[in-house]
Amino acid sequence: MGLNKKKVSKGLLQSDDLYQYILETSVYPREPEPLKELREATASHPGAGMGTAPDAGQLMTMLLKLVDAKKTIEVGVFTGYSLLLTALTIPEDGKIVAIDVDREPYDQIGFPIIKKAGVEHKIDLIESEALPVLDKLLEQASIALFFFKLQLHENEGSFDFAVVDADKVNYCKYHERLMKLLKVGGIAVYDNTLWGGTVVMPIESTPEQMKLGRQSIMELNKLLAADTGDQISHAALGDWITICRRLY
Ligand SMILES: C[S@@+](CC[C@H](N)C(=O)[O-])C[C@H]1O[C@@H](n2cnc3c(N)ncnc32)[C@H](O)[C@@H]1O
Ligand SMILES: O=c1cc(-c2ccc(O)cc2)oc2c(O)c(O)ccc12
Repeated sequence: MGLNKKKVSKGLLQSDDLYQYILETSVYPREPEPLKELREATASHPGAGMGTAPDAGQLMTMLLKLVDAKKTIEVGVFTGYSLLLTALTIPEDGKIVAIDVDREPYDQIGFPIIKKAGVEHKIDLIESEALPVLDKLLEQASIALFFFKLQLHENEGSFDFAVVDADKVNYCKYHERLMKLLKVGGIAVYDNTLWGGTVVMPIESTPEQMKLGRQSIMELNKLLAADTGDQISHAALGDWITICRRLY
């Protein structure tokens, strides 16, 4: 089949059966109960397809453990699958800055399950466009003490982990901010980095609603490949993720 005749699909594996096999054999049996409940509750939401894929979630959990994450950022919450897995993984005194322009799916579906799991105290959910929040986090805090000004860089280089799963058009801008907010050795995970396979489709056969995202994700992939300040790896999970580790 020629590239221009391929249909857009979320799972980019050889077959849906193979994907189902991975989920049923290795992912669902090990999924914590609150995450399973959240995934099942999300299934009836009209935007269910946007939820983080559980196989990608399994890798995120491992990465969080590997970097011993305590302070994290979540860009794009929806009902909160990746948020909850983060909250379940980081320590009791860990903190997550979670940002979404629309907190309704979180309030209605995610929050009751997150509260029942006893991890809501780790989450600071901010209903906003993500970019101004990231910029605010990066702003220098300063305290004036008589004639002296004490400069504090509270957030720069202080986060261990970030998940980016929101508006694709801003991914490059999120990357620029996150590489300052993350510690050296910190990890950012970008979701949808092949954008349903559209990155290799001719523009004419890309569905209209995916065109802007396609262009932005292609720019992100170029930016990540050229950035010597980080190490990257693509992982064929969900709609494809790219793991990015700050090197210096
Ligand atoms: C793919 S969903 C996130 C899925 C989520 N990570 C999960 O685990 O289910 C994308 C979310 O990004 C949010 N969003 C879109 N544009 C945004 C922006 N500019 N700033 C913050 N959030 C945004 C949407 O409201 C939506 O909830
Ligand atoms: O179908 C989608 C759509 C989005 C999406 C579109 C526009 C925005 O401003 C934010 C998100 O994100 C998705 C996603 O992250 C995914 O894994 C699957 C499908 C979609």
